[in-house]
Amino acid sequence: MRYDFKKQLRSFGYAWQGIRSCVGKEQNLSFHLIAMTAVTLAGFVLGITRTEWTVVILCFGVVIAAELFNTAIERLVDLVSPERHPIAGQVKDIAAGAVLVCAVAAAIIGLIIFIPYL
Ligand SMILES: Nc1ncnc2c1ncn2[C@@H]1O[C@H](COP(=O)(O)OP(=O)(O)OP(=O)(O)O)[C@@H](O)[C@H]1O
Repeated sequence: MRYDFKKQLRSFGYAWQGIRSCVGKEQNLSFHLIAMTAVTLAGFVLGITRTEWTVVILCFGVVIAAELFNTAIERLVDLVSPERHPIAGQVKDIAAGAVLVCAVAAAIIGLIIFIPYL
């Protein structure tokens, strides 16, 4: 198969559209973005190391990706099961649980990195 650069660019465009369709509409995503802005500012003010930035950025990526997966699952559930169903509810709750696990882990890592500076 030949590598199609234009198709690749289009795929990035669709991915970007997917992200934009969530920003400002998902309350949890907005919360994470605000928290990340605060952590980034704190990182600059406190002068965390390059290795610490690497870990912080990895945490940002994991939490945002988890939130996007969760939103995609929520929307898919709403599409296939607009009526209430216990399994539909469980699917949403499990996906939300996965985000919570990532967010709590990121928060603990943040405390481990930032507390020594304070
Ligand atoms: N189709 C469904 N069947 C059963 N339970 C559901 C369903 N959709 C949502 N739930 C339950 O409600 C919780 C909140 O879901 P969600 O955030 O999608 O809001 P909602 O109840 O669908 O209402 P809204 O979309 O108006 O906020 C889910 O975590 C789940 O426990």
